[in-house]
Amino acid sequence: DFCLQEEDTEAPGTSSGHRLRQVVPDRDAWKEQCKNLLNYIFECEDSEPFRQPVDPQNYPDYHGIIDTPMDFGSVKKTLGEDRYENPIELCKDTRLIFANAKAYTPNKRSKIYSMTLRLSAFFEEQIRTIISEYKTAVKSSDSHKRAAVKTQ
Ligand SMILES: O=C(NCC(F)(F)F)N1CCN(C(=O)c2ccc(Cl)o2)CC1
Repeated sequence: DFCLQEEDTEAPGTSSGHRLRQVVPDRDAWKEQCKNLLNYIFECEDSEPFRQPVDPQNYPDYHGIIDTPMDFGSVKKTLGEDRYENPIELCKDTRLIFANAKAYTPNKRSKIYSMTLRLSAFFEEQIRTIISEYKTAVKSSDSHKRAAVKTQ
């Protein structure tokens, strides 16, 4: 026969301890999102000169001009080895790829440099959402932590 159990009359998650799983933003989602973005960039022809480090044999003056070389292969490897804590760090390294090309190029109409302009426009469009969602998730998980502490 139908009868109200005592916990049915209370708010969910009060007596039996379980709470309905609320949708909380996932603070680790950025990793897969950045992996996918990097894979897409690797498919772009514009990334060809930036998929692996510059060989000093081909550009002997490169490492005299550029203090911190960076390339998408290194970014991908760092991500895969869990050496980025967040997407902001990955964004910093990627922007270094573009800044290095701008610093090294003999002029702003060089073919290689012009490739970074399209690539960086696309990257900035995509990373904006990834970083924004990450920051929201961190805020949300912090508030969940604060709430959890209060109930103890
Ligand atoms: O040698 C490489 N990449 C290594 C690869 F060849 F294996 F891909 N680069 C050539 C020099 N680079 C420039 O940013 C640039 C701007 C203007 C001119 Cl010119 O060069 C970086 C890319």
